[in-house]
Amino acid sequence: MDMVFIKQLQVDTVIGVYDWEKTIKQRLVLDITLATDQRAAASSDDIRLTLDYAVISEKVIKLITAQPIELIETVAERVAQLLLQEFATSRVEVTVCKPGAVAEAQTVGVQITRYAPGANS
Ligand SMILES: Nc1nc2c(c(=O)[nH]1)N=C([C@H](O)[C@@H](O)CO)CN2
Repeated sequence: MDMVFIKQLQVDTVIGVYDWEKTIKQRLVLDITLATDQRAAASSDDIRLTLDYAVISEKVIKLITAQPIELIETVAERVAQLLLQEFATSRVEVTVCKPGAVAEAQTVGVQITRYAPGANS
C-alpha cells in the first residue's frame, strides 16, 4: 500500500495530567502515516488526487491546540479519527511523543493504528 507520511511534526500545546502542566505549553512530536493509492495522482501529476501533507499538518495542529488535553493517548485517538473522517485513507498510524516528560529518556510516547470502517484490520 502507498503511504503519505509526516514525520516529527512539532506542536506546542497545553498537555498533561498534573496541575502544573495545565498552565504551560509543552512540545509534542508526531509521526503520521496515511495509506492511500497514489497511482492516479502520480500519472496525472495532480495534487487533488492525493493527500496533501501540508493541509493535513495544518488540521492536526489546529485540532491539538484547540483545547487543553490530559493524555497523549487522547491526542493520538483524536488525530486518528480526524484523519479517517476527513481524508481518503483506509488506515492511519499515529505516534505521539512527549520528549520533555521523562528527563532520563530521550522521548516517551504512544503509537496507534486505526482503520476506516470496512477496511481490513
Ligand atoms: N501513558 C501515559 N502516561 C503518562 C501520561 C500520558 O499522557 N500517557 N502523562 C503523564 C504526565 O502528564 C507527564 O507527562 C508529566 O511529566 C504521565 N504519564
